[in-house]
Amino acid sequence: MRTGLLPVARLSTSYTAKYGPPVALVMPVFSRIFPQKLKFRFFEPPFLPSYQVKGVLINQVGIRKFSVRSERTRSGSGHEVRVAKSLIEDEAELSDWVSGLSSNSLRKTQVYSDSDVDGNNGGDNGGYRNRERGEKRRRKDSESDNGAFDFPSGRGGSRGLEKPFSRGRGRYGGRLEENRRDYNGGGLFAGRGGTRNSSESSRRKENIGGELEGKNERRGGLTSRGKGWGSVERFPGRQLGMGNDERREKSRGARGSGMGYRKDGGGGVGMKREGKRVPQRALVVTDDEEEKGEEGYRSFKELIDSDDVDDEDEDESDEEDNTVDDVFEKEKVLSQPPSLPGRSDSYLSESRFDQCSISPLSMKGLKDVGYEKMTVVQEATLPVILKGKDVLAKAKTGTGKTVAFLLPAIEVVVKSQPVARDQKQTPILVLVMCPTRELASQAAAEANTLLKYHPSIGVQVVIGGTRLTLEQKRMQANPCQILVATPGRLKDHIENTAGFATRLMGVKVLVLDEADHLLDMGFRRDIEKIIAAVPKQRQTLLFSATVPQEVRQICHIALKRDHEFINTVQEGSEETHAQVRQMHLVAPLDKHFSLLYTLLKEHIADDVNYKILVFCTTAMVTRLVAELLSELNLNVREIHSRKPQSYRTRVSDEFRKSKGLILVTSDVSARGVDYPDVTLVVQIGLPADRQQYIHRLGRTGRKGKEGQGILLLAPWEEFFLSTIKDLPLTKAPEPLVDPETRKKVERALSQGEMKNKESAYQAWLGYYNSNKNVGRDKYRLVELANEFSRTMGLDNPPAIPKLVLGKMGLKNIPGLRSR
Ligand SMILES: Nc1ncnc2c1ncn2[C@@H]1O[C@H](COP(=O)(O)OP(=O)(O)OP(=O)(O)O)[C@@H](O)[C@H]1O
Repeated sequence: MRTGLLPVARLSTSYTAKYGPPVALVMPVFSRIFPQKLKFRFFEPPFLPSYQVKGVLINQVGIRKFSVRSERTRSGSGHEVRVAKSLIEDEAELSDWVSGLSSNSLRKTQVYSDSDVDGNNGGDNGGYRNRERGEKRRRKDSESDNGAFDFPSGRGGSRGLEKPFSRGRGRYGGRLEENRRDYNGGGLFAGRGGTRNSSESSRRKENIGGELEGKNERRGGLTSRGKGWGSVERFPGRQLGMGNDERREKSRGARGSGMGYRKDGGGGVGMKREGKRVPQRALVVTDDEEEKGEEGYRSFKELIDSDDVDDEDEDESDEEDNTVDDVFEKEKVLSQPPSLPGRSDSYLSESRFDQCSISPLSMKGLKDVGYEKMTVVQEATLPVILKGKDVLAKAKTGTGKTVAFLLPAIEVVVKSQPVARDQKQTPILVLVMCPTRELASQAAAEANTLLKYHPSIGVQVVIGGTRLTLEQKRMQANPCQILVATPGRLKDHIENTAGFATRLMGVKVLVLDEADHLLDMGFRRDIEKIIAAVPKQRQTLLFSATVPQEVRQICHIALKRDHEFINTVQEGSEETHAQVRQMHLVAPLDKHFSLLYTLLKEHIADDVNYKILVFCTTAMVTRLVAELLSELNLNVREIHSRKPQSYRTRVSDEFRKSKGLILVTSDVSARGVDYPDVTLVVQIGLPADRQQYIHRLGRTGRKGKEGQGILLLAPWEEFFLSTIKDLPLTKAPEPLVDPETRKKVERALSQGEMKNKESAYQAWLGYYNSNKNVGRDKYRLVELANEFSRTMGLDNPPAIPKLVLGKMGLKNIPGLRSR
């Protein structure tokens, strides 16, 4: 029996009584409070998603879409006026920038046509690079979590050291809760093993970090509380045997970070595919020397100078957002599908790719990688995107968003007229923007996989951490119609690569992966400029697992007015996966290292196939923790922005393929990275915000698999829990740490390098200083920092450069030592 349900269209009397008038009646309220016109429309989905209940297949259609129109002339609330003003300013800046492009390009033509400039190590970029260094620093930080002092990246937002972190319901704000019972309890993870497949794919994204980049954070708590407008249920289907291992291996086999992919020959390094060596489209271009230069100690001033943010605007907008949320809340009318925890196929829909109008060669590629059924987000978005609509899509982590935007984008290229073979004339038809290098490389690898039978379509990646000139040469040598890029590097190419701006004028599809992050303050200006450099007549696709209200408000800078918002996160359900067990553990700071060690040991003992990610607040703290765990003889790797890109790529590849390994990481791994079969995600210390918590946690439980997450906080960090209180976290029993273990950890700490401890201390101070809750009371902040210093085994806190202290607003605060 198949039953089609159209919950949206069938507003019952009881619904009306409970939630108020239906959409049409709510709309006037809506448009008054929301700075964009919102238009709902019900539509008939091309497929009826279905799930089974006791053998009965039930179809459900629950996708509601609405359009958002930007309203240029707004008046009324102060907020609306402010938004309008900011747009005008941005547009003025944009047009200045665009008009400067042609002359820049001309200038570059002369510079870059000469291959000799390669050796200049960045100097070849001429004055521009130097002039723009500050800005690029900021950007790079966002992309790569760089910095000597790790500041919270927030989700990219940067600038503004004092920017609050989580604005949330600081129910516990600042409360110091001391003296939890010592190491009682036990066995946090006992018995939760579960088998995990070794297959899976890849792809990634990152986050951002920004050590010392004070980013404006994400104001997490106020937004997206799991209320979608429209939703698509999850419809468990049969498990697909995908044989992904091999595919992953090949698609990620390119160790390279700086990859460019080329279908039609070219490329020096081969990629393994289906057991055979196939011509690789990617030419790996990494430049350790350049990386080393970049990873060098950056002055605090340089970082701060490049991080000026307009924070004020953001505070106000949240209030309005909440109001809007309340209204929308009344619109959700989906019935709950049965929850089937542990079902590894629950992310798949019952619809198959061949039900869409996909080209035969793309279908062949899909078949090769074992994709037959669409995931829920693919099912919901593909038909709409194939029709040419702009789409803002929200879907949980690890549910196939990359293919959801790549596949229809490839179809656009397939349908486009063949272009001249001359590379310089080859227009870029699809531009995919990713916030991090890893993510860009992962997306390109996925595209490469899908393009297996489209030899005339090329993909390239342009990312930071590689020489611009090498990328230029590669692009010259290998035509590509699909370009995957990080914002900073793309902007470099627009301004410094001859003919590049012209090629961008061919863009038909623009994708912002991790859209909320890219539209956040840390990236927004670059993104606006990039948007100005591609044609207005284009299709734009925004994807993310989190779409906070502020993103909805500003998404019109990228999307057409009649775009569709497709939210596959079921109304009323969490934004995280039910099959991922989430816990929090609040314990005094001086116990954290011992607790971490004990937790890891327990998990390792429990699951021989363990694969653990440990997220730390900053790059330097990441280094410290990795050093400690390594000293304790755990099998550990580290990854953060202070490592060269080539190293990051190597470690990332290793972790992807491994089992029995712990990866200690900063937020460079927080978003999008598709490591298969991660068994546990540990987050130590405050996540930058709610979104970051969700994305980090999303590294486990991908593709319907089980996973575990634990958030380890100090008592004074407990306020963060209020920003995620709608998520199903439970209090973890504090594991028993015996005195021997404690001593062992202390001994290992004492072996740690002093300079690492100094850097970690400084980074720690910078990170928490930029948190509104913790950094507000500077005296208390310093007390806590010194507590952290003691946990590293230091009797005296390390001295900090006066300049840095000044920039942090910490001059003359008792307890600090300066130099
Ligand atoms: N139709 C499909 N069938 C089976 N596997 C798929 C399908 N589509 C994508 N996948 C795989 O699912 C995994 C997760 O996909 P992807 O990384 O795109 O998730 P995501 O939603 O973008 O996650 P995140 O929000 O963390 O970025 C990948 O290994 C991908 O290859």
